[in-house]
Amino acid sequence: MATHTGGLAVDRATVEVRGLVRQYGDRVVLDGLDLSIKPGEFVALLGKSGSGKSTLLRALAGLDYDVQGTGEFVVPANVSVVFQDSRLLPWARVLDNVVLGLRGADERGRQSLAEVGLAGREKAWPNELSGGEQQRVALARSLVREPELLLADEPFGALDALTRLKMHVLLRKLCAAHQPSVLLVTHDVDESIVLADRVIVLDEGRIVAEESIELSAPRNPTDPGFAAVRSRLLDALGVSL
Ligand SMILES: Nc1ncnc2c1ncn2[C@@H]1O[C@H](COP(=O)(O)OP(=O)(O)OP(=O)(O)O)[C@@H](O)[C@H]1O
Repeated sequence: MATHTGGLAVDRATVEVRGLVRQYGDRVVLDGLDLSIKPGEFVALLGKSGSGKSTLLRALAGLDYDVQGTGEFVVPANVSVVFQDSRLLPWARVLDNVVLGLRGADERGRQSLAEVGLAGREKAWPNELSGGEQQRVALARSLVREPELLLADEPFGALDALTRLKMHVLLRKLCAAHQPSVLLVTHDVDESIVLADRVIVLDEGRIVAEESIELSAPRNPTDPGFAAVRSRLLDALGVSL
């Protein structure tokens, strides 16, 4: 039932999914899920372990042919995915990783590397880069394709706290420049509030809470407004402090 469509009109949602179902045997992992993402909107997805976040992301990425449903399934053709590990090819230099499969795109690849702060590292091998730098390359590889939809599955989950904060600043900058729609899976509630326009909480394959984040930038975790949103999201996640 997956209908991947390209060239969506501006007033249409980038993602429009209704009644999405995914089962593994008897286990219902996505339970008639509805989700819309507007053009340029940044949505963060929280949920406890096993709630179906990665399953949803894989479905939207077109990596799962066994999703079912009776409703609508509209996802753009031009989707990029970033995972927790950079998944760079170890035998290809950094620039070649970025432009892999794109003919004549070296100049664009260099620009993307400069955008993520890696100008001059084009000829490095992936194993010569730190974890944070490798994730920067993964972001450059996604953005050089100018995706309509960027799907990110805990992209900063393996990074140290300081590098993660720097990556937040970078991702905000890249999103402002390229304006993809984004779905970011994260376990980090503060990360979701810092980055997203809207945070949704998944539980047992359904969206059980949603927060539009109206806080002005830069978003500061010590602000009372930030703390109030955090507290509501933690409630929705079943965490009481
Ligand atoms: N290939 C599979 N076969 C059987 N069950 C699976 C398979 N993939 C996922 N599941 C089950 O589906 C449920 C949802 O998995 P999913 O990876 O989407 O959760 P998640 O919310 O991303 O979890 P986490 O935060 O731990 O990464 C889990 O209970 C998992 O065991």
